[in-house]
Amino acid sequence: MLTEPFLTAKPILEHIEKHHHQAYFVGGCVRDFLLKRPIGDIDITTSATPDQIQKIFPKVIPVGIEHGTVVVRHEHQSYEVTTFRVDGDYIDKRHPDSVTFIDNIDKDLERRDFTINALAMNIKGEILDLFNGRSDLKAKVIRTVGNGESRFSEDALRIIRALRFSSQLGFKIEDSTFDAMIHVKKEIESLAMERITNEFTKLFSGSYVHLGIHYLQKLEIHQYLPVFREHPELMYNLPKSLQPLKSFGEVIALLHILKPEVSILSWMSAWKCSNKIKQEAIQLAGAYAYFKKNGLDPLLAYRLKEEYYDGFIRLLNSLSLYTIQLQQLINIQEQLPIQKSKDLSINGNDLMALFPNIKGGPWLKQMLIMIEKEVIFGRLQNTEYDIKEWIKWNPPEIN
Ligand SMILES: Nc1ccn([C@@H]2O[C@H](COP(=O)(O)OP(=O)(O)OP(=O)(O)O)[C@@H](O)[C@H]2O)c(=O)n1
Ligand SMILES: [Mg+2]
Repeated sequence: MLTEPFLTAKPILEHIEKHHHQAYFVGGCVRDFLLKRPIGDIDITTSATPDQIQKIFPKVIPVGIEHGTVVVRHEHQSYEVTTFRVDGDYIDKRHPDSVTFIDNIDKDLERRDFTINALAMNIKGEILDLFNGRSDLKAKVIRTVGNGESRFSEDALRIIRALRFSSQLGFKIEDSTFDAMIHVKKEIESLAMERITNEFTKLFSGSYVHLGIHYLQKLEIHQYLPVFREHPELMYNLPKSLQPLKSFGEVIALLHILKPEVSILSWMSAWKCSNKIKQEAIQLAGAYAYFKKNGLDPLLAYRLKEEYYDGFIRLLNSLSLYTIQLQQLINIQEQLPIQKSKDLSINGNDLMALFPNIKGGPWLKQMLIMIEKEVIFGRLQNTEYDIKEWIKWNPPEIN
């Protein structure tokens, strides 16, 4: 019997079958379903070619049509539908050189990375398990489908995927699989950095991050990764109290705190991170520096964006220096007299009007920051009158 979210996706399989093609749920969604873990994306594998899928569904996005993948939109959700295929040589180790579509699912499952990911489920909820994926799920083992060296040579990212699955699932990596990872690890160098960053994000966020890190250290791949290449100790001296870090911004903030010589910007460019990750890392590292000097105070709660509160706590706990609770931060934040600088009862124009003889300049901003700070600490009431009085005694230092 199917349950959600497979039920919502079921009509897609039905529709494909109605047109006399085979279709299955496949990969991570089946694995996670059997593990009773939250299910992420639902992937579908089919004997229908991308052309045929495009003909039978009204809304299809040809995202990776050359690899046989299209996205079918259904009930406002996206489903990756990939044609059964075997891969040719991965010439540049990033993209399969050639892809051959086939109409037999067995060979499609055989090309996949790990036994636990080579599981398929049909419309009736029956599991197709050709490589003992279920027994490996039970034994909590990550094992390649067939020859490890071949699987990892086809796509070296799978080496890092093995680490991240061990971190997410708490599974050990089977010995000959790990040996194969060691043999092929040099190929990591030729991978697109974005793909590595993506897997590392998941590696650091897994519930069993210590297991993932244990394998990462044992594998010794620092020389194939930017920044770690120059600073291997960063990889081998990660704090014992490391917690699962839910975003890569937290990871970079941590690494930067551990090794301030490497700037956040260097991490960002070497690891090809988005601007969002950059902003987050900068905020978190800034908040940490402030916290170390001043402790938990209203200005910290004010300056740190609320969306980063959780990450900040995880970062502090990972550094094991302090244990503060999220609630403490929230309590302070709720008591703040203002939430943002726009809430101040005075603005730059008001200041200019108070000092008509002084030209605009950096003093305006400095003054506003000082006023803001006084208000945040409750030393100054946020009323126009009080602020103007305060200014009289603290005029801008301009000669
Ligand atoms: N380098 C890769 C990437 C993916 N796959 C196959 O494609 C499936 C889907 O890939 P992906 O969504 O990247 O991984 P999931 O296993 O689904 O994990 P997640 O839960 O993170 O999506 C995998 O299960 C696996 O069967 C593979 O064989 N080799
Ligand atoms: Mg997936």
